Amino acid sequence: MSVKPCIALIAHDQKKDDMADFARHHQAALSRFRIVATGTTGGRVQDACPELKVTRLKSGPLGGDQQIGAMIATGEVDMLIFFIDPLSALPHDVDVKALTRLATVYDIPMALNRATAEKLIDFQKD
Ligand SMILES: O=C(CO)COP(=O)(O)O
Repeated sequence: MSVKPCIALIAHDQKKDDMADFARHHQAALSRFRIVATGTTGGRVQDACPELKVTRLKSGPLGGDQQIGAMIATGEVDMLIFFIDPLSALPHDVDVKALTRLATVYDIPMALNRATAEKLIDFQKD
């Protein structure tokens, strides 16, 4: 049995509706991945798409971003979709920066907004 590639899904609070909508629209493409997500985002994706299996890690401010960063460093994440909110101050901003830094270091495809995510997920459709 072939192992599915892994996609990490994260959205800041102001972007969670957008992430739930994105997941609903791209359920078929997402089903080809093993899905991991930060805690609250994962709950929203799971509610939006009950047929998908979503592994929920800790909430972002409690270490979820760092958990996903560690998974990137160990080669367990193949793609990152992270709807960031550039208009709100976050207590865990350093964790967000560390995560996007690691995704860059390990050169994994990373979308930080929906427009880019739509392009990335389109590649998964054929
Ligand atoms: O804060 C986050 C990413 O920085 C997201 O965490 P939640 O999905 O738990 O809200």
